Amino acid sequence: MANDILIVDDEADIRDLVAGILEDEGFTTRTARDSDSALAEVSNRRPNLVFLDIWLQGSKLDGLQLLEQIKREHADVPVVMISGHGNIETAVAAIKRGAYDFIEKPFKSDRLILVATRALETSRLKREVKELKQQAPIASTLMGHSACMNQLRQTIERAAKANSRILIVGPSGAGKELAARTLHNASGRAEGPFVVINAAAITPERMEVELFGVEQSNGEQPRKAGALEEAHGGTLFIDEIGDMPRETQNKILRVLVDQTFQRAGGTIKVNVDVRIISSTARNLEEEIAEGRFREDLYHRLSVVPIRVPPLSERREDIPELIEYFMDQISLATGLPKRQIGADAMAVLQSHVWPGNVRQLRNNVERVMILAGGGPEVIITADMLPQDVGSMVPTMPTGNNGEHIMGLPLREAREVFERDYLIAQISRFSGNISRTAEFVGMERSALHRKLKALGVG
Ligand SMILES: Nc1ncnc2c1ncn2[C@@H]1O[C@H](COP(=O)(O)OP(=O)(O)OP(=O)(O)O)[C@@H](O)[C@H]1O
Repeated sequence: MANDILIVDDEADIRDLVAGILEDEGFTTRTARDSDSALAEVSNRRPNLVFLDIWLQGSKLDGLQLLEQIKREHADVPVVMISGHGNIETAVAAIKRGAYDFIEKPFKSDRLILVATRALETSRLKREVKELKQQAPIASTLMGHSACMNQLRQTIERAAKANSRILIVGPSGAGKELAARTLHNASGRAEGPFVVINAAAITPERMEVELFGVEQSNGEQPRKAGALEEAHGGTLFIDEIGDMPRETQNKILRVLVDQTFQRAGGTIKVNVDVRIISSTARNLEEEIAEGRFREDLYHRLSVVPIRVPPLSERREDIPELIEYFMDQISLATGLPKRQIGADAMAVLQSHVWPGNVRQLRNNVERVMILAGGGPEVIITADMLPQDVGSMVPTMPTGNNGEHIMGLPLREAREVFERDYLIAQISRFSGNISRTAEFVGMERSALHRKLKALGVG
């Protein structure tokens, strides 16, 4: 994505010269001759970098005043001052007020390009650090090598290159946001921002302000840049899009049609280049049928639909995920890693995990905190949190809800065998050969047993 540079100078020659040099280097440029037109350009779309003449003659605000105004609204946009010979002191004053650097007229093109490249790089790094801090608790690698995860990774890889809008569906905690980040990182926008907005966590009243920002009463500057503006050149991830109020759905549809929008209370059109990835745990077709979600918006958002399967459809990923979370948690907290015994692993792989990967991670953390000792400790099934163990049929009930202890031995054994084998088969994703190997039976004997028990 080409970086967008605004050049503000009252001298047309300088504007053209700077723009020409930078465009030859592949940057996109815009120019302004005075403070009014510069502020109009900034509010049309936030630039990545501003070159600003210190004098700016014949303008309402001089360079320093304009610098302050830009910094007030967009503290993170780097500004490089263009100073004439002999006003170095003013240039230094500008740096104290937040300018990134200055170049002195007459300048060589090499110096101009170097300053621009460095300013943009610094600003990119600052943004990355900010994003990393925000995502600190979120893992950045999509783990798991089950067939469905391999396929998901392949779909992400292909969809990433295609710049099209993506709708990610899947249950809560399954990894939809992580999939979206992976997609962004694999796309041509990886250098740009990844901005997250959660439609379920924001009140309908705040939604528009968060998405579109707010304009000042003079209509020139955003009082607050919205998520769409912040995501310019990158990706906007709208989590839980199914919870977006109808009113905002209408407005976001307009953004998707012409990539422009108006800030709350605003009059001017803001132009952005943003890829939208949205996600939902809801069934949007049902929401549409109930009249809660716009069908046309659904089709626009879901150019490429991606499904993140629940953890219960990829139980074979569980050992790898556990190992990964142990490493991560150990690194973050200093807690020692532990070994997971075969019985505990069987329980963990058989559990239903309604909260999916997030719940698994929380449980791994809980076990690491509660288990005493060091890395030599082996976690057994009875050391697992109660709610994990209790959903596994270690003490099963009969089909009609009767406890196993209320049955004669032969029936109790049958109930136990059936529940035990169903749990093992589900743990190995229905693979009979692997189940047979684990439970210590011949494949054909297992088949016969299952038939006899009425499991099929
Ligand atoms: N395949 C995976 N590999 C490693 N970590 C994962 C994986 N999937 C999910 N996680 C981790 O699980 C947690 C939940 O994932 P994420 O927030 O992406 O889920 P989500 O589907 O967006 O959830 P919600 O719908 O509740 O917003 C995060 O900490 C994430 O890093």
